[in-house]
Parts: sequence; C-alpha cells; structure tokens
Amino acid sequence: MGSQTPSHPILNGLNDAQRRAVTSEAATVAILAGPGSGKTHTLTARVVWLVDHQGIRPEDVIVATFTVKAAREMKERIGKALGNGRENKLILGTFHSIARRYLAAYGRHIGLNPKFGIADANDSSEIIKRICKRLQLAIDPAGARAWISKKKSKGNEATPKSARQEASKTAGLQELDTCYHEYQKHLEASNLLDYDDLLVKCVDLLRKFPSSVSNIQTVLIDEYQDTNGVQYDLMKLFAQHRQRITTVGDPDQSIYGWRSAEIRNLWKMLREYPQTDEISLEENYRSSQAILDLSLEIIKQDQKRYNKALKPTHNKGSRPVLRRLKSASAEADWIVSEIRRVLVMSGDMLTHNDVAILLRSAALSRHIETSLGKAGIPYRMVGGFKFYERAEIKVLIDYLRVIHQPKNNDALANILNVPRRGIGESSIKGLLEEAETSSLSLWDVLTKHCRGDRTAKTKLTKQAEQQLSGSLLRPLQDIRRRIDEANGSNQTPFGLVEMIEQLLAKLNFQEHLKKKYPDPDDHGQRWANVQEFVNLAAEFERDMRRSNEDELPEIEGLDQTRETEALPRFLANVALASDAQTKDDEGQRQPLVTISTIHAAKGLEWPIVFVPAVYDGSIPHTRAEDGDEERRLLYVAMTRAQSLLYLSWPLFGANGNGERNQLSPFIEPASRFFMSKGPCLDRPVMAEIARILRRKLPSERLIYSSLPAMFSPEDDLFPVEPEEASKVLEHEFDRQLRRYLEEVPRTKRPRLYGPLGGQDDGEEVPWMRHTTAVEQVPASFKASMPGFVTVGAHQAAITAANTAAMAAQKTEKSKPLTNKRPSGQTSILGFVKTHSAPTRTRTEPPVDSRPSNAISARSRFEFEITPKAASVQPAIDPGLAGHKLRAGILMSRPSVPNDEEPVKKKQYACFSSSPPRAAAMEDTKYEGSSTAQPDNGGMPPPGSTRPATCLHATSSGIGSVFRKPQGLGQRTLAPLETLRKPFKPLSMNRSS
Ligand SMILES: Nc1ncnc2c1ncn2[C@@H]1O[C@H](COP(=O)(O)OP(=O)(O)OP(=O)(O)O)[C@@H](O)[C@H]1O
Repeated sequence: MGSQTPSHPILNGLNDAQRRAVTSEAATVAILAGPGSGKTHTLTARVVWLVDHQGIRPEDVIVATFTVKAAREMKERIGKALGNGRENKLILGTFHSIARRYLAAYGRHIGLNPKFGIADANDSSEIIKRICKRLQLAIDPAGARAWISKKKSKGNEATPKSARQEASKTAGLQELDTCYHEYQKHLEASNLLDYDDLLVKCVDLLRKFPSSVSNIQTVLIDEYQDTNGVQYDLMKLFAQHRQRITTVGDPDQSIYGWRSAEIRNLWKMLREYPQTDEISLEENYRSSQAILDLSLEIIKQDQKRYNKALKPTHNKGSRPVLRRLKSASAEADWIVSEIRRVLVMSGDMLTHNDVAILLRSAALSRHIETSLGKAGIPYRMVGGFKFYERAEIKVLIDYLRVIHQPKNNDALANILNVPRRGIGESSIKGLLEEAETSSLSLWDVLTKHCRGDRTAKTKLTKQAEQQLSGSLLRPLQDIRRRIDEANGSNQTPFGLVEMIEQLLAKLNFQEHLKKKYPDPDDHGQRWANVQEFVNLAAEFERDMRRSNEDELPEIEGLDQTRETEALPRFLANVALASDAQTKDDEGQRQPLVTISTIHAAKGLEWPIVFVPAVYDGSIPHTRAEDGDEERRLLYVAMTRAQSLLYLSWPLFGANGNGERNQLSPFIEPASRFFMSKGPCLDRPVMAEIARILRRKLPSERLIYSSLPAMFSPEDDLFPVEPEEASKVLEHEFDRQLRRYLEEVPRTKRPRLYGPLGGQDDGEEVPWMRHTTAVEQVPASFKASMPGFVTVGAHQAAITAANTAAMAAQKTEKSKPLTNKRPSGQTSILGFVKTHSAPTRTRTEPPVDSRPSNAISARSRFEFEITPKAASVQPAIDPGLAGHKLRAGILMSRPSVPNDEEPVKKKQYACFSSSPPRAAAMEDTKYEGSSTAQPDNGGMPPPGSTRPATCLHATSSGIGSVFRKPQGLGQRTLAPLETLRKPFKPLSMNRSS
C-alpha cells in the first residue's frame, strides 16, 4: 500500500478514512459505516480514482447499486468528476439491469433466446394465480410467489435435497414445487424471465462462459448489506478474473430480508477474501447530534448487531419529537400544521422539498394525503403507484410488449378488452385456460377464433371476433411487419415514437380515454400522461442514439448479440425502473413534500423528516417476521433526517374511536429522550438548522414581519395529552380544526402518481400534475390558523419576538460571546454502544442521581416534559410561548444545592450553561444552544428540579450515555476484527 496519499481533486474535502478508502490499493476493500457517513460519496470517489488515477478503462468497471435512482445519481456525480461522457462507458446499474445486459449480449451461450422479455411482479402474480386455479392447488398464490422467489435468490446456498428429503415433503411443499415447475414452464414458453431469473441466468452464463467478463478489472457494490445469495454469487463472478472488489454497506440498514437479503454476506466476503482492507467511516455528515444520539439509542437495542462508532460532525440541534395524537386523522392534521409552522418560521430558507413523510407501509398514506390535499400542500409520492403503473400507461406498455412478443399471454390478456371489444372477464379467463391446456399461445388461440375455427372451446360472439381481428390482431401485425421490414432491409429502424403514435391512432386511444373516464379533468390528465409517455420514448431513443450506454464493451474474439431494436430495450428499461420516478417528477419546479415508504427512502436525506404511526403493529408491523429488521427500518427512517425529526402516533385506531394503540416497543424505552411537542423555532434553533444545511437564514425581522396574523409560532394547536383533553375542549378543537381545513378551497390534490395503496389500492384517483401550489392558497387561509391561542396571546407573542429580535441585533453588535470549553472538560463526540436495552421492557422513570448542581438548565423549548408532569403543569406558561430569550449574557444559573453528592467534575463532557447568542453561534453546540451535559446516565433532568429562572439552553439528550470504549482510543479506523472472529451472530432468524 502506498505510504503517501497522492493528490487528486476528487480527494479534496474527504476525511482521512474516506481518503484511505478511495485510494486503497488492496484488491478487496470493505467499507463499513453508519448512515450519513459518506459511503456512497466515497464509492463514487473511488470509481473516479480508479479510472482517472489508476487508469482503468471505464468500460472495464462494474458498479452495482441497489436502486435505479441511486444508479442515476451516482452516474451523474461520476460524470461531473470524470468529464468527457466517460461515465456512460461504465457498466453501472442495478444488479438486474447489469444482468440483463449480459444476458442480451451473451445469453445464447446458455440457450437463451436473445429476444426474451421481462415478467414484472404483476405478471408473475397473475401467472401463479392462474396455475393455482388451473391445477386446483391449495396454496396461497402470493405465498407461493414469495417462496419461489426466495428459492431462486438463495444462489448457490440452496443445497440440493436428498432423495429421502424429497420423499418426505409435505403435501403443501409438493404443491409449491409443482407450482414452481409450472411457473417456470410458462415463462420459458413465453420467452420471459422474471426478476429473479435475470440474476440466476446471469450466474449460469458467467459460470459457463466466463470470457464474457474477461475484461472486468474491478467491481464495486453499493448498499452491500442488502445483497442476497445470488447477488453475492454474481459479484464474485463479475470479478472472477481480477478478484478486485469494493463493497460499501451498513448492517444496521439491512432492510430487505424479505427479499432474501443476507447480512451474513459481509462476513462471507471477509472469510472468502481474507486480505480484504476493512475501513470504517465514523463521521456522520448528515444529521444533528441529537438525531444521531436517539437513532443509535434505538438501534443499539439489538444486542446481536455489530457495533460501530458514529461521530456527529454537526452540533446538538433540536431534540427529536415524539407526538401523541388522538387519531390518525388528527396525526395527519398535526403533521400538516407542523410543516406549515416550520416553513413559515424559516422565512424562505426551507421549502416543501425539504420535508419527507416516511411510512412503514404504503397504506398509511390515506389520512396524510387527505390532510395535505385539504391544506393545499403539494406532494409527490415515492414507492407507490408509479408513472408506469398508471392504468393508461400500463395498457400502452402491454400493447408494446405484445408487439415485441406476441406470445406474451399475460400482456395480451390485459389488452384483449381495452378499448372495449365485447369480451368479458370470464371469456378472457376461458381463452387463457384454453391456451394453457392446448399448449398454444393466446395469440394463436385468438387467430384460430378469428379464422372462424369452430373447434375453439371458448365461445365468442361474431362481433367480438371481428373486433379482435380488426382492432387488435391486424394493427399489431402491421406494426410488427413494419419493424421486421425495417430491420431486414437495413433501413432506418421503425422509430419507437412513430410506433406508439401509430398505435394510439389505430386504437383511437384518446376517444377511449374520454369514454372510460367521462370527467374532463380526469381524461385530460390521463391523455397528458400518454403524451408524457411519448416524450419519454423520444428521450430514450435520443439517449440510445447518443451514447448506446446499454451495450457492453467489445471483447476481442467474442461475438456479442447487438440489440439494434429500441423496443426491447425500452421495455426492459420500463420493467427495471420500478423504483425510479420519471424525470418529470424529479424535474418539478414546484417544491413538493415527499411521501415515501421507508424502504424507498433508503440512501436519501431531507432536512425535516416525519415518521408517523410509530405504534406496535405498525412498526414493528404485525406481519413482520423479523423484529430486528423492523427496528433497522425505523433506524433507516430516523437517520434520513438532517435537522428536525418528528415521530408520531395516534392513540386510538379508526378515527379515534377504535382500540387503543401502544407505542412501538422500539421507542418506548427511549421515549423520555424525545420532546413531547415540536421545538420552539426561535433564532438559535433556526440558525442551527441553517448551519447543518449550509443555508442562509433570513433576518429575524424579515421572518417575523411576514408571519401571518394569528399565526401560532408554537406547536400548540393539538393537545399534548390527547387522552386527557376534556371532551368539550376536544369537540371545540375538532370543530375549529375542521373549519380551518374546510376554509381551504378544495383544489385538486397535486398528487403525482396516485395513492400509495391501502384502501385506494387499484382505484385510481384523477391525477393532476401541475396543480395546487401553496401560492395558490388564498390569503384568507394563511391568515386563519386556528387553535387555542387567543388573538391577544399571539399579538403578545409576536411583539415579544420582535422585541427580542431587536435586542439580539443590538447585542450582536456590542459584545460577541464565546463558548470556550472549560479546561479539563472533554467533548462527547463518539458514541459507541456500551449496553443494550431489552426491546420490550418499559423503563421506569429515572431516579435523579445526578449531583443537583450539575443539572444543566435547559432551554424552555427543550425542557423535558414527562407525560404526567405535562398534564399537570405545563413547562411553559402559554402566555410566554412566544417570548424570546434576551440575547447577550444571561443571568447566571442559580445553583441547586445538593448536600448528598459532591460534584463529579470528570463526568462533564462540557458544561456550559450560558448559551452564547448570535455572534457566538458559529462555534457553539446546542440543543437550543449549548454543548453537552453532565453524565447523568443519559437521563434528562426531571422537571421538578429545574431551576425556575434558567430559561437559557444548555444541553440534554443522550449523548452522554455513550462512552468512548477504551479500545477505540485515538484510532480513526476501527478494525472490523469482530467480523472475522467469531462473528457476532447477526439477526438471521428469518425463516428460509
Ligand atoms: N467528507 C465529507 N465532507 C462533507 N460532507 C460529506 C462528506 N462525506 C459525505 N458528506 C455528505 O454527507 C451526506 C451523506 O453522504 P452519503 O449519502 O454518501 O452517506 P451514506 O453513508 O451513503 O448514507 P446512508 O447509508 O444513510 O445512505 C451527503 O450529503 C454527503 O454530501
């Protein structure tokens, strides 16, 4: 290994560990690190380094990412650093898309028809359902599909069964086997590969025909913790000639066990490649210290996990919020009010783009969508209905699939009666069954019908037969003929766009939409989607002509099948783009709140994150098999947040009248570390947010002058203790809230791609692309925030805020403050697990064992309100809610004598109770505004001991729970020895 790190622009701004990872000369490198530590950033830099500095040709590098979106982003970043379009030569994409490229180029070596199509998840489900029905199998089709997929994704881990094992199979297992074989037979007959097949067949190809990857110099894998058995095999096979592999991953973020991801793959790699250079990245660049502390507090409950250090690079910031609401709809309304509050209080520093609402399951989106819609807040959906899943787009894709592969029974069945041709559901089923039992394709069965062959079993009316022939078979044949003629005669290929336009004309598609969706808005939007689809096709063709990036590099002496036709590549792109939104979505000029499933949020970050429905049954989900994976899911959600993190849960199900929910057992033990309502968004808090995001905070004067009248600057529209709020009050509250929401005109919801699912599954709601912007909301709305705070109180709050702002400005000019840490006090930065908390035990309220004069006075905003205390005595007098702290030197903290225990100085990480204001903020850490807190076992000081005059912020939170382990010492790069010898058993209790 080189002793001196050479310089290269890509290394600028990286920390030592990242530099080491980027420039490592070891053949295999494993980068293991926590969230936000720059794993993807580092991997991207390593690709650039290998190409630009080490001189590896980009076409000899494979980079596998977990999602299409990640691939796109990585390519963009690499492109910027490499220049000259060299990024297009990399073999970069998801495992599936890379596998598809190899199969298309060399698949014939394993007997694959290169014109294969891809059966998407929907196709697979439909095929399996039909097999179960036809063979009267008593198995659940969805379960069978999962079983088949799991079996395929095991890779070479799936050990062959002995004859005895085979014989002792239960009836259920035998039926699953039968279903599996029938399913494979069907796919082969239709020349289709499902997602798992793409990987399995590629493994087969690379084993039997290794020269297809003889050029590959190095392989890099992102999100390694989520690779499954077959992906592990693929990784090794890609790298079989040079054995150069770099992986980045975080076992704590392994959330795809249900897709057979193996977090054991990490250990496997270290065992199989013992010379691996192991590198940990320990600095977190994403989140505030408070967010990191709490996230770690939750993940460390998993006693089996591999423990990593994660140091914040940001200050303490605001403590995360855990909010209880009465019902799911109140929860949604609260989220909306909090989004508005934060955005208003930030001036224009934050926009809707900075907010994400992350859901454990898509079905939870219903209330949130409703509330956002009513408030006129535009949002985008991720991880739910996608552009390509819209009914009008899906049907066009099915038409194209049939043009490409007339024997694709499923695609053909989907379009038989679209537009209407007088063929009912039962006839379609009959025709499909007829095709399957007679071993003919559906296309052939239809052709027989249309030729008037009376031997056909399914009876169709004469009119239906005419329709089928005239408006389905013949037009599709015409288009197919044109493609073949163009291919055969070396003419310009029949363009994709021309093909789609011809199809639309022959089907009279616009008329069909008008008839099917009579609402003019509805069919208008759907027609706009269709046009967008044509644009996408045009863009695809343009890209294909420009870079041909899907092609694999030439290898001397090897003959590749060249895909000249755009159609199959376009279709493969669509089938594999399941997690990517269209460019249209991303390029939205209007800022949008993101609603996403947690799974789809992996690898992303937002300044403000809401995680609703954190109750037992939602997370962990009732149907989840692996509790540890559920906890990791929560950890992934929490660590997406940069500055503000909100968790919430409804006390009762079914609109507040159903069964009482219980807080998630993952959160319960840590619940005391949260604030019970949103933070006071005063100047220091906003300044800290600005600093984390590296943005400029508008002046206080500007922010306050643009506050809407009657705007409540506090999170006080919803009771903190919903179960104890009086019925009368609740009724009044609900009434006011309803009125407030109803005052907002019912503009069309700006949903982009339809609901995430849940009750609305399958039912599509009219789609509006460029509709409601917050600007369109009338001023009356902005000026009518309701709540319990009186006009007088608000005015007082605003006046107080303005006074404080002016005072702050004066002080800034006069005397800057510093926040030097007293000598002898250390900063708590690293937090490493020292003990694990049992998952489901409720922790007793802490006994305050700290020396009382070590109790840091904390900000009134951050002051811990235990549920009981909160209901009895609010921590802040509502009348003071809007008051600002006097800037400048605050009065000294009163001492709270405690005769029993002496002060233990060394317990202090840094104890600065006087928060510096404004000018001193630059080097101040605060939760509110201070640096650290006494080692009090991580417990927040109980309300009763809070000195009454201490309104200024010092620290709290849980940072002090964590002690730097002695072994860690000064070393930046913690060795991963524990992974090698005896590897701590990771959570592998998933049933296989
Ligand atoms: N050395 C650095 N200096 C400043 N910012 C950095 C540095 N390294 C990474 N970052 C920033 O930190 C954030 C997180 O980086 P990245 O997404 O690569 O982390 P990650 O480890 O892949 O996260 P996760 O595992 O949670 O997806 C990004 O905004 C990135 O730009």
